[in-house]
Amino acid sequence: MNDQPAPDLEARLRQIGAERYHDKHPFHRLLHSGGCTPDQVRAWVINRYYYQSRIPMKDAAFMSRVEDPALRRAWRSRIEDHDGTAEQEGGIRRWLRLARGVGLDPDYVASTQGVLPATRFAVDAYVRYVRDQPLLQAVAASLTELFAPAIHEERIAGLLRHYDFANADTVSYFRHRLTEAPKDVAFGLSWVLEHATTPERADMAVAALVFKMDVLWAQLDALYAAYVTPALIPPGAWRPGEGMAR
Ligand SMILES: O=C(O)c1cc(C(=O)O)c2c(n1)C(=O)C(=O)c1cc(C(=O)O)[nH]c1-2
Repeated sequence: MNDQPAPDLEARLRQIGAERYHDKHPFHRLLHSGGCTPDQVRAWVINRYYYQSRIPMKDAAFMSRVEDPALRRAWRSRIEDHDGTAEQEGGIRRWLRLARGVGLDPDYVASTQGVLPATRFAVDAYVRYVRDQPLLQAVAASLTELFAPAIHEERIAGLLRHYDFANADTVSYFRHRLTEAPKDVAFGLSWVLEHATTPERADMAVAALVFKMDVLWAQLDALYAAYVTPALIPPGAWRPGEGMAR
């Protein structure tokens, strides 16, 4: 191939994170600084579970389109990280331990009943995007994870400092992501830089990352509107008191 990667693409991708990553969202600021009520934390755990639960489905959708065995091999640990293996618990189980820790019934959370409609729309849009768009965009959309270790560090510290439910067990999901995400994103970033070989393809990668930033931001807008600004909980979505552990 004679085309060269756009030299400034990595800097452009990082700039998008600096401007748009969801660490800047008011809901996360509230959560990490101890400002959430127990019910607001529960609403976050319920809605974020929906994102969690769809990540391995989107990775399976991605892999179903990949013809290169080497790329599939590099990608498949993402599914195991969430679903676990015969020997090892995965992220979904860890998230449900967090659910139990905040007083929710894990079966209720896993049912995804009570998830906000806008959470579903945003997350489902991500799964569809990865299923339908060119592979370059599908990989570039995962690069929000470039910025995830910093937010996971901030969250672990903030939760442990401010909330009684937080302990090594309930924050273990995030501790595992500190090692899982950097390995995934190092691969994803180098793949995107290698394959964004024209200015047009670089623009496609940038657009994919912006799309994914919007997917993350929209989920928090939905949470904020329903559970922080009071009384905007849509019909059928979780209401405080429902789905609690016995
Ligand atoms: O807590 C977070 O802020 C956060 C953000 C992201 C992200 O940036 O997309 C992911 C995760 N966590 C995460 O835990 C995770 O497994 C994950 C997978 C992906 C992806 O797009 O494939 N993003 C993220």
